[in-house]
Amino acid sequence: MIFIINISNLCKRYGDNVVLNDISLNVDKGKMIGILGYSGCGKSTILKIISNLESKDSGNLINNSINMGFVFQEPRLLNWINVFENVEIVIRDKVKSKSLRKEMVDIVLDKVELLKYKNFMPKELSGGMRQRVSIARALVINPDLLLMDEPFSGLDFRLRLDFIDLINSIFSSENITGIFVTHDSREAFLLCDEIYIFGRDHNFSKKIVLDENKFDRKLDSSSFLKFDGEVHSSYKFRKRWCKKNFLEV
Ligand SMILES: Nc1ncnc2c1ncn2[C@@H]1O[C@H](COP(=O)(O)OP(=O)(O)OP(=O)(O)O)[C@@H](O)[C@H]1O
Repeated sequence: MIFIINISNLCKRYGDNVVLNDISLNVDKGKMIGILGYSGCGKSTILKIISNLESKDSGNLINNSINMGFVFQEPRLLNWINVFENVEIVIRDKVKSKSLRKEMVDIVLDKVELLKYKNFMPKELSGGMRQRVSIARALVINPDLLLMDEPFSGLDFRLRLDFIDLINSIFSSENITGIFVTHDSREAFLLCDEIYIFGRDHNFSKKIVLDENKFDRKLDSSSFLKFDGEVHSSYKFRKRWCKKNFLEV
């Protein structure tokens, strides 16, 4: 299996605050890797180091990705330009042809189901729509690695499920590798192939590999919603995993 990211013995501290202590992580091509942990454990710091926004103190990082897309906790849109322009601006320097840019932006806006809102200004959108624009901004560069830092925070449960469906469908149709950071084990279990869980010693206490054969990426979130009755088999499977591994769901 070809890896996109390989991290070994990574350490990071801010002054006396040890944030990452001897972290090792491998991300194989085509996989969605989850990093699950409590607030402040260092999840975002790992993503920042991978994307060169932050330096490491020691350890090795091999990054074989060509194009990295980043989805942040908050949408970070430019409020003075419309939806189309917010996405187009990401590729303005790289793609000289205006008609090609338009084609590329329309394709990603269609993927995130926002094509008919392309002329709307950010303030005219709901929180969920703004977050979908930020996913389109990450996708428009055709990333081979998508880094997502708690992308669903601030969205209600129903919207989170819609987003999980959306990300799963993008991942099942495209050759992308992903790293998904969250403190919500349900999100991690519904999206990821492998989950690294942070312990209290600033290191991963557990790695869970989910059984691919039982993982149905094309989840139907409405069946997932029938929480107490009949639930989706893949969710049932994952819930068993959560219980076995003493995780809250
Ligand atoms: N630039 C910085 N300078 C000093 N300390 C920092 C800096 N960035 C992060 N930290 C500290 O590093 C620790 C880990 O932060 P990080 O943002 O990686 O956590 P997190 O797991 O992503 O948290 P959350 O889930 O709340 O977003 C925290 O204690 C934080 O205060």
